[in-house]
Amino acid sequence: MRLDVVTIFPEYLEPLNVSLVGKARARGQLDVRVHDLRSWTHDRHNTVDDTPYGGGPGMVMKTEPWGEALDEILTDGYEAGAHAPALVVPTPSGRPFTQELAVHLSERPWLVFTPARYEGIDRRVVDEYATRMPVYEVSIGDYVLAGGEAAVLVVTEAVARLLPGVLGNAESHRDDSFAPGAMAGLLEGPVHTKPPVWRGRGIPEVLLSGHHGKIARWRRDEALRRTTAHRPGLIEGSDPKAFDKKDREM
Ligand SMILES: Nc1ncccc1[N+](=O)[O-]
Repeated sequence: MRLDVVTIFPEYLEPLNVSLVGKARARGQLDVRVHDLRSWTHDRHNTVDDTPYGGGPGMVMKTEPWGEALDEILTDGYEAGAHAPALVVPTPSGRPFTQELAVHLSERPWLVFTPARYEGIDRRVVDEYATRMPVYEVSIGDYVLAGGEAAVLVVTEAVARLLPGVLGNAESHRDDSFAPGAMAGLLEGPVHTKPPVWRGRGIPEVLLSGHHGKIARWRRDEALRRTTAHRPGLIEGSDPKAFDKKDREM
């Protein structure tokens, strides 16, 4: 998988050189390219933003630098058909980023991230590229960050760990919270490891029973209990709409 990130803070993406993503890059499983948007500005101040039409606070990122950057990145020969790119636009006004969407994105050969600073990117940039490829406008949460770079780190990690061979034990993401399948839509229950007693606290008996059926049932009950306590909406189905493959254009 290839990931391109266009940003005015390339150094913010340094964490993509370490840990899980860093190792996947070193192994050649991920081809991550971080680009400085200001490379596509031509004025003395490397201007990337301007005041919003219609007035209002803050600044809006301008179309031209994004257009030049994306045109250059998307036509560098990698797009040999088999590598259809998709745009991932982190924004608080996007569709909630969920595990289903992470799974869907992990199946794509090429993601181009456009994290924005300020009040966001001129709408015409998304409109322009939505005519050529799937555009996923995603939100990592109902709060406002200073820019989308932290969201790129979040989405990249959630996607990279699903790539074959990236996680040591392929099974380990089967039981993740939200993982499709038996635990779909449920939060993970509590976990324990040695020592068997710690500050007078022991381990739930069932976990020491060796009875796999009982253990699986206990784990599911605990997941249901935790989900009911923390995210009742997931049980009633009123929580973020699960990503549906047909919703390509978002
Ligand atoms: N929440 C956000 N705030 C700013 C930029 C992007 C964001 N997001 O969720 O992707």
